[in-house]
Amino acid sequence: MSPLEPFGARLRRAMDARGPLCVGIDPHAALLTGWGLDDDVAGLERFALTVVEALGESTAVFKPQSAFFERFGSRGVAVLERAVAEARARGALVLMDAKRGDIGSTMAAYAATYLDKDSPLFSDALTVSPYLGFGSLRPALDAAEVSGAGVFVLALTSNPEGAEVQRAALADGRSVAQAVLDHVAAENAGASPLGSVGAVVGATLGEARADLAVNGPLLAPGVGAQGATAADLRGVFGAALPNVLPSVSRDVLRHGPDAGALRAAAARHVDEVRAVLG
Ligand SMILES: O=C(O)c1cc(=O)[nH]c(=O)n1[C@@H]1O[C@H](COP(=O)(O)O)[C@@H](O)[C@H]1O
Repeated sequence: MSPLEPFGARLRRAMDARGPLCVGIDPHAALLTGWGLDDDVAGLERFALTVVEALGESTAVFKPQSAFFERFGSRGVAVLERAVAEARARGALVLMDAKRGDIGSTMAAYAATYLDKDSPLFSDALTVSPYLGFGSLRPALDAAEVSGAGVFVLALTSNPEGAEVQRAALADGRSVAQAVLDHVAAENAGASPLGSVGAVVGATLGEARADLAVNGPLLAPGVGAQGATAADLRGVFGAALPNVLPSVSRDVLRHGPDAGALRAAAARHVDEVRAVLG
């Protein structure tokens, strides 16, 4: 299959056309129950497809959280495959949130799973963890480039426990997270309009205390259920704001199953982010 246009270009266009928002598809048991669904594979399928059908033509990016599908075993993964295909068929980009990271030779198998265009779980982008060393991600970075896909590298995560590792100082004085961000920037050098290697930086951080000029997208989870608001984005991202893709899961999903209510919730988030971008 022929490669896609580079992910960074596709993402920039999607954010311009549909608004800077990633909607997470996180089928928590409590959300299934709240929607009047059973916490089983049929409920999972109804939930995921309802989100995709309601928002697939208006949302730039969906981020299915793989664990919520994997918990139902192979039938859950089959639902995930279907949700990915339905989302992509509606013109949305799919960022698979699987946070993969392993030694390079195993990373190649993860790359074959998510970033090879012939794989049933092929996604436009994948979240990866660099904490086995940034170089261990090379097979994913290479596979993404071949396919026209993207990779989002965890840098400064939204959870308070992340700082213990990510703020640790290296011998050269940089934080571990800054070293990750510098690697991301090197991958994106010269790319236009936007590199295809993103970084994950939580919207909950207050301030980033890091150089975020990575010439790639900055996924910002933490808006909504984790307490951050669109108004917090300026303080965290500053001059990097135009490259920020805020990600919201529960604070959109809790408005379902009504399609209109889901659309209104997502549109509210887009409006709030656009107001911050000015
Ligand atoms: O990579 C992620 O998506 C991610 C990184 C991070 O630092 N924090 C974070 O919350 N996430 C994910 O973003 C989603 C947040 O969900 P809500 O808090 O419901 O919006 C979950 O799927 C998390 O796994």
